[in-house]
Amino acid sequence: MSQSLHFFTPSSNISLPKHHSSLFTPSLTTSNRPFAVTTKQRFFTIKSNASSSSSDPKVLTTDNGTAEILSRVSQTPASSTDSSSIEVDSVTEAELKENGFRSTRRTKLVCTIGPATCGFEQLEALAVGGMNVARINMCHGTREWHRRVIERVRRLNEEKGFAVAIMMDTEGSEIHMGDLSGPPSARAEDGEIWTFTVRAFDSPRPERTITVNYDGFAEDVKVGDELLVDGGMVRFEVIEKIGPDVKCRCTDPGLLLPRANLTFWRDGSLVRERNAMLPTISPKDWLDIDFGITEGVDFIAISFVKSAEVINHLKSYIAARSRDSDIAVIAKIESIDSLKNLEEIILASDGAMVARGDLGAQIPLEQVPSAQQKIVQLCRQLNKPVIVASQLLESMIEYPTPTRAEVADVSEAVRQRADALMLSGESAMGQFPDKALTVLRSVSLRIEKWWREEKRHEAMELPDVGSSFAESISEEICNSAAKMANNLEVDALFVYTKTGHMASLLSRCRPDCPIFAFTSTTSVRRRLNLRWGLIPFRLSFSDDMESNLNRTFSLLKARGMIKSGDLVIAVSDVLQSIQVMNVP
Ligand SMILES: Nc1ncnc2c1ncn2[C@@H]1O[C@H](COP(=O)(O)OP(=O)(O)O)[C@@H](O)[C@H]1O
Ligand SMILES: C=C(OP(=O)(O)O)C(=O)O
Ligand SMILES: [K+]
Ligand SMILES: [Mg+2]
Repeated sequence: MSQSLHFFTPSSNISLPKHHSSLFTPSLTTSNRPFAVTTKQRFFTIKSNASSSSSDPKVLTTDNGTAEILSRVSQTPASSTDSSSIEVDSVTEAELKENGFRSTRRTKLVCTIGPATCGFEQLEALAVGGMNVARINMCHGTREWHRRVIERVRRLNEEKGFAVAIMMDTEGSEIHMGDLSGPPSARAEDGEIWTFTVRAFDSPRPERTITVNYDGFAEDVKVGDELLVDGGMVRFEVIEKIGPDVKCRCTDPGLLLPRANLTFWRDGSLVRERNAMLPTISPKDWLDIDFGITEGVDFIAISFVKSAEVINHLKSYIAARSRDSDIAVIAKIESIDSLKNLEEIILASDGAMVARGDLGAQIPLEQVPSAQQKIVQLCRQLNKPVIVASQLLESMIEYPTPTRAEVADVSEAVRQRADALMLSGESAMGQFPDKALTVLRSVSLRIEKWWREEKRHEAMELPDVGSSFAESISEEICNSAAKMANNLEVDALFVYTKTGHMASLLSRCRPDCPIFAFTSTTSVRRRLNLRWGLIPFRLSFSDDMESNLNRTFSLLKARGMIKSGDLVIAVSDVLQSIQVMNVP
């Protein structure tokens, strides 16, 4: 049984919604022969027998010496991928099979990769643990190191059937300390005198000397200024300036970590002066961005965004250089200026990050929670994905169990329906990266379930974000479909989407059921990884929704991911339609 609503665009013949009770016929079309799994174990691609001639398995040897059979699909770019196959990441598939639709996690997880997690097996453990996006922070590590991490993530995806996206995060022009020559960290004690200097050292530097990356530093600070390391984890008072050297007395002791951020305060206010004149994207950042474009990363996160202008500039730069111009630009909200120009920045970007680490160094800490809530809400209204980042599970850098307060913080971000949560030091250099990821995963699942059980749908006003009539129709379709899905308690929403836009509109509604997003390109699929509640599949589909649905049902049933009788609502940006049906 199926019922469908169609909305025809563009301008001509806007007709009232029609009911087609027979659009969907449960019988399989001739193209849907019985299916055979042509790949082994972890790589989950299914093809119909009809096309088996083009899918001779290829044997590859992996790191640990086990032979895995990969279909040619995994070796070829999306455009030439066999049209009769469907791809979904192996973790989601296992989760769906084991626990059904309701149990899938809606909140996405981003892990910063660092020395603790850069090996192939460590990356695999994170992928198995639910990492949706791997972040590399260009503040740290060498070009070669970044390249190797990207290569390993790509290899994991190909060989093991994951769909982990890659986010590159720029260093930005902020002032920070240099590397500590030798030790991984240094402790500053109360009353000690330390020298902050813009001099470069060839030979070992004198004791208690810290290099600073910003040439204007010694000129800009004044005697009496307060110097905050990492937003106040350690504090100093400037007592004397001698040429390039700034002598400071430690007033709040603590651990100095390499490349820690520095801010200075005068009479209780953040000094921004020349620092504020530095470009958001530094010359080094542009080189990193070129590297990211060449490597085909999925997201570029821009540190210390001040206005929409820089985002627009970067987006046209990417569009001119990248083949499909499909790298999403994420604005990091971590400065006073970014809060001032919040709406224009979010509108210009493809997503935002609540970068609480630096944000908490620029505004009073007690203002961070309300800023977070505001950013998360605004992103949802404007249909941009949002990541809540920094110190979610900070104590797990050292300890295997989080504090109760950290669990409450994670819960709050999940309750706010942020698209994604991010681990920084916990996964980059902590002692328990997998455990930290497990905490994010289990807290997300529990809070999401609790929220659904309590039926606490907060009625968020979702403004029209489209600029054309056709886009408004898509929005209305998605809003209605999501509402119907909640009211009818359907098992899943299906969306067929070329650019991912229609899928994002469904995600924006934060419906009770999971959203299966079918898209024909691998890069769109990877980018949808950051969106709340979306399960992205790669599938070639046609303009004929009836055959798309038939084929999807067959493919998913053959994999045990849906079963006869499941109630599904399907929408598509091909036909601008809503269909309600039971899986035949
Ligand atoms: N590529 C890397 N190489 C070495 N250490 C790293 C790397 N990435 C992250 N780290 C470590 O993890 C910590 C937390 O990461 P992150 O929050 O991304 O950076 P930051 O502390 O500079 O804002 C860093 O301070 C650094 O010690
Ligand atoms: C995520 C952040 O940025 P970074 O780790 O690059 O400083 C932050 O400041 O919270
Ligand atoms: K950064
Ligand atoms: Mg930051």
